[in-house]
Amino acid sequence: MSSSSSTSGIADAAAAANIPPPSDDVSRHTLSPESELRIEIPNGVSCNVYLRFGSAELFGAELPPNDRPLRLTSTKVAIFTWHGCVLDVSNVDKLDILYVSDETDSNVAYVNTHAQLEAMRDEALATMGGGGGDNSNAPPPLNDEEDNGNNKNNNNSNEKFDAPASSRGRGPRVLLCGPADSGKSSLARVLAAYAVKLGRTPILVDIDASQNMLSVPGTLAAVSVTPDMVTAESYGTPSVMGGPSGGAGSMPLVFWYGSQDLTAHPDLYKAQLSRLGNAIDERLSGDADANASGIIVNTSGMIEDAGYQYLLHAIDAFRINVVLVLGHDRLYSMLGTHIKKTFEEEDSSSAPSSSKRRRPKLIKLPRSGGVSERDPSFRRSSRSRCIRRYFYGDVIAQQQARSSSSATDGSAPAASMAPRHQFSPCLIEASFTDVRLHRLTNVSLSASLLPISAKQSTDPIQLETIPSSEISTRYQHAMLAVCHPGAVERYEESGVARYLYVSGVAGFVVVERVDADSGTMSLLSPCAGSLPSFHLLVGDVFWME
Ligand SMILES: Nc1ncnc2c1ncn2[C@@H]1O[C@H](COP(=O)(O)OP(=O)(O)OP(=O)(O)O)[C@@H](O)[C@H]1O
Repeated sequence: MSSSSSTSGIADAAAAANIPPPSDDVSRHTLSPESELRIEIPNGVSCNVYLRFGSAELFGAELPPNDRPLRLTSTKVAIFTWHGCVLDVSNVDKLDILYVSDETDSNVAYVNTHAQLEAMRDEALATMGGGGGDNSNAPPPLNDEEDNGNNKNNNNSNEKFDAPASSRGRGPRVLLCGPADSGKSSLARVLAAYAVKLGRTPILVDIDASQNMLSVPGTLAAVSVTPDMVTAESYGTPSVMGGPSGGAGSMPLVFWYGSQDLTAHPDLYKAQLSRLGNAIDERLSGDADANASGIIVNTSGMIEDAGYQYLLHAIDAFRINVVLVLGHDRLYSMLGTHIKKTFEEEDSSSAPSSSKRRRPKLIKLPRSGGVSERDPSFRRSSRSRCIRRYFYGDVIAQQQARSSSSATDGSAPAASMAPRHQFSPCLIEASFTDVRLHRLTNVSLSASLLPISAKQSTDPIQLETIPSSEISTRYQHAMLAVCHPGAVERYEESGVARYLYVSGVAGFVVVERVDADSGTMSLLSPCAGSLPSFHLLVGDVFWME
């Protein structure tokens, strides 16, 4: 069937469904099967997309039905249809780009990849004896509890990983890599969405600290994907999750790297990758279905030098068994050579075969023609919106009772819909002496700068506690990570800094104001009440409304 004849087929079917004509400021698009509408919305502009007929998806998430428009703001997306659809788009005069493309071979390649991952999931369950495994004990949450300090991978970022003795029953552990703007995050969303639609619960991991789709910039994060996360509304934003708990059923595990620059703290970055990998192993070890569902790791666009080394480290840290390379032959070739060499050496070693790792599959995928480059100012504003969404959530319509005085016709008060933010952030006043601001550094510090209880160690990452006399307006607008009370307790007992830097954080605050005269600071917090702890990790991420 040619594209135009299939388009007319959809148009005929849509006409038979009696769709009302579009209003003046709306453009209508009839999409043939396996085509997509690409939309680029500039900063500060929004549009509504209405699905008038058929079905369509945004990075794998189903579009809401006709009566509920999908609102998109300052973003670049593609709305794809497998079977054809009719879409109405509002505010078209303000959009940068809006066109339909049937060059969607990459989408077909992505769904084929998903099918291969599904086969691995089925195989993993079958290996465990027909599925289900022993789930009699509730699976442990995705958390960062230390394993009594015996885990060799926790601390030293330079050590080499060993895979667990057996990979029996292990589902796909996918790593997506490629240059910046090659479509990695979009594909990660697609693969997670398709898996969730089939009842899987993959863990989505984002190790791109420059712009993390699961948390604020400056973080590494992982979350067990639940159906409520996979909506066109959240998939149409730069961060899939919003708010302190992600706004979804499942709590993300978030590490504070503290910078958008991945070259700033290589040891810290690698240590956090290692710990995240171990935390995920612990989470999956008690849950056969989750283990079979596997993990999907999105990486940064850094693929040269340190970036390449990070990819190799991530492959080890997350026991990756599938590497997807998007649109970059050279990276594909380099990884192929590395994997071949490493695993040939391992295969020929005298280690018992049960302790040998499985060679990861390396798959090259095309970059979608729709993926567009984001210039630095677009990226900056995306990052800022992620942070804003963390504190304020999305704008939602809330039912409001109309007061009786406003009902001029004497009828009973009726309800009206008023837009409001999902969360109500508040300001917390703290004195300089109440807070403990810690800065992570690569440099080995003199003992005088360390907390009294801290032991100077050979750890390449050190924690510097900023004396209250040095707190100044330079911290105004700084984003701070709030340490978990449990991590603080372990740190204070042991003086070991890694209890703070390789622990999931409780959340984030932003320093709204520093008043050096009164020795106080105002912290913007996403929710009312005191903070879980006043041990706060400083980085170099700043945010101003
Ligand atoms: N088919 C498509 N049509 C239009 N826009 C798309 C399409 N696929 C992805 N995009 C958009 O292109 C931009 C880049 O895609 P994406 O974020 O997935 O790339 P990335 O490789 O993860 O980038 P980076 O590593 O730099 O974060 C995003 O704004 C994304 O929404």
